[in-house]
Amino acid sequence: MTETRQWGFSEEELASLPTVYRPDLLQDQVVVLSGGGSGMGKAMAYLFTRLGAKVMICGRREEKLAETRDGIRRLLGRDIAIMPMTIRDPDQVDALMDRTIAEFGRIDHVVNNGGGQFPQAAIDFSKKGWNAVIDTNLNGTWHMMQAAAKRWRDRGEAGSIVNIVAYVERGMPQAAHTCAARAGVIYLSKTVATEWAPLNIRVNCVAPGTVATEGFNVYPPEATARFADTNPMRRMGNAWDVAEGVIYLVAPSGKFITGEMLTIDGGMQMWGTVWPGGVPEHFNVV
Ligand SMILES: CCCCC/C=C/C(=O)SCCNC(=O)CCNC(=O)[C@H](O)C(C)(C)COP(=O)(O)OP(=O)(O)OC[C@H]1O[C@@H](n2cnc3c(N)ncnc32)[C@H](O)[C@@H]1OP(=O)(O)O
Ligand SMILES: NC(=O)C1=CN([C@@H]2O[C@H](COP(=O)(O)OP(=O)(O)OC[C@H]3O[C@@H](n4cnc5c(N)ncnc54)[C@H](OP(=O)(O)O)[C@@H]3O)[C@@H](O)[C@H]2O)C=CC1
Repeated sequence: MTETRQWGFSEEELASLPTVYRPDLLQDQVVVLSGGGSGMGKAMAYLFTRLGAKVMICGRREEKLAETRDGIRRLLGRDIAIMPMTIRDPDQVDALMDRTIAEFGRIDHVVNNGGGQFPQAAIDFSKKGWNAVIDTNLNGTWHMMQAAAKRWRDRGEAGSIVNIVAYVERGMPQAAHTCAARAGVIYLSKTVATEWAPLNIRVNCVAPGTVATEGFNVYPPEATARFADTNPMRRMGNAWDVAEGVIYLVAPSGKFITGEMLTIDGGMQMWGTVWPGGVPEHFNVV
């Protein structure tokens, strides 16, 4: 049984958290950002705006997008664009890219952050559940990547893509669907990083570990109670840690980086296991 709990930052915190970056770092750069109505996507919308970028956020639920837009207007005095849509539908993705270009004149960066999954043992996945996770995280991300790259090629413009994935190299029990989708995105990214280098398009991934956001409400309390113990630092990351990592890759600091995966996980790749559905008895050892 899940319940709604408070995770992550308030709008006021996102508007005022210190950042290592200078305020005009991305002046007038245009970014399309999926999942900007909550969690890491909302933090990125604030940080991109604070660094001078023009921001288009998308996601399925308009009220969440509007909350981000209204908070940024109220606290930063800047307007961002919002578009309710699903990344699963390539026609809606095309419309998103075209609307961004119509509104802001071009696109410089695409951050594919929208996505998610639910915790379940793989043996029990329904066809619909499997398809929902693959369609969102693998197909949806691809639709966004291809739609942006075609426009950059056809317009003779450079671009950069950052795909938010997850740390999957040791597998991800109780999340095999997302593990499959994210592994697909990582190797898709490495492949097109080469194909698209002649087009001046860079493609990178960011793999967060356990990062406290409202997205955690899909996990049962007995699982989230252990999330701080999934890495050797024995604490959760936060959305700002990830947002600043994304900026490093899109800004001039990342201009010679492509096909890379930046892992932001407090060391989870060396030690710790997530168990998003709760630890099964067999593995419950001290
Ligand atoms: C995994 C641990 C890694 C470390 C920590 C990671 C943390 C995070 O990633 S936090 C961010 C998490 N945020 C989310 O996951 C939110 C977004 N998630 C979703 O929107 C859903 O989980 C989705 C990806 C499956 C999309 O759902 P929806 O748009 O509703 O998709 P469909 O209507 O096409 O299909 C729903 C279908 O999926 C199955 N299903 C959904 N939830 C569960 C569940 N809790 N248990 C079992 N099965 C589930 C089910 O088959 C649904 O169909 P219906 O039963 O007909 O509704
Ligand atoms: N938090 C963590 O520890 C980790 C998170 N991640 C991944 O990072 C990303 C951000 O997660 P986080 O901020 O924590 O969680 P959230 O659940 O807050 O963010 C996910 C966002 O994706 C959007 N989204 C979901 N499906 C679609 C869709 N079909 N089309 C467009 N937008 C969609 C959601 O908006 P809406 O529902 O309105 O569409 C939501 O804003 C996700 O991909 C997540 O799986 C990876 C590893 C760890």
